[in-house]
Amino acid sequence: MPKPGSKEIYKRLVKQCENLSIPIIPPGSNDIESLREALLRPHTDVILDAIFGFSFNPPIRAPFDSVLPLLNESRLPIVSVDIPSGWDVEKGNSLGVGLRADVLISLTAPKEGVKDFVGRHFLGGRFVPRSIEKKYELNLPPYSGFDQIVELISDKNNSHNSPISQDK
Ligand SMILES: NC(=O)C1=CN([C@@H]2O[C@H](COP(=O)(O)OP(=O)(O)OC[C@H]3O[C@@H](n4cnc5c(N)ncnc54)[C@H](O)[C@@H]3O)[C@@H](O)[C@H]2O)[C@@H](O)CC1
Repeated sequence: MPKPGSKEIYKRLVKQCENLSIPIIPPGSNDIESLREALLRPHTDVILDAIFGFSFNPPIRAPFDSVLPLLNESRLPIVSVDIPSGWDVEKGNSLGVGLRADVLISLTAPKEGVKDFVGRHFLGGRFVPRSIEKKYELNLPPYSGFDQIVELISDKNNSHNSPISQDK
């Protein structure tokens, strides 16, 4: 938590983390060594990235401009939620400053900017009404049984992997 969120929900989430003994980076630890030590703890298996999402606009401001390279430098697998942090929601990682995600979990529909994402790609958010899906031509894939997540096939010609742009 190099920069604490201002919303009430963050206070409650911090409380939950404390109750569950989940370590938190204290706000203000913004020098590189403190960040490195806090972010890349020994025995870390995977990085779950939900720093920025569809509302992100480049450039990346401090302190996150130091955080993303540290995560990229680690050899740990990165799982990103909705869009890898630092990617432009429409232009993708054209500036090359975004996270190198190994796995992407798109929410509701893949965003325009992840068209060139290479890696395992899942979709979650099985609640889009048919009328909305049709209106915006989302071409969402069928979910199996009661599943809340579906893996998208990376074949770019596959209609299931249809992206959605920010204005939709
Ligand atoms: N909360 C949700 O349910 C969802 C959030 N999503 C996205 O996920 C991200 C995080 O969600 P939160 O609810 O935590 O959003 P918040 O707006 O609470 O937190 C985003 C944080 O990023 C910082 N930030 C934004 N642009 C920046 C930039 N260019 N450089 C440096 N810092 C920047 C803001 O100052 C803020 O501290 C947002 O981009 C949001 O749009 C979506 O992708 C998916 C659904």
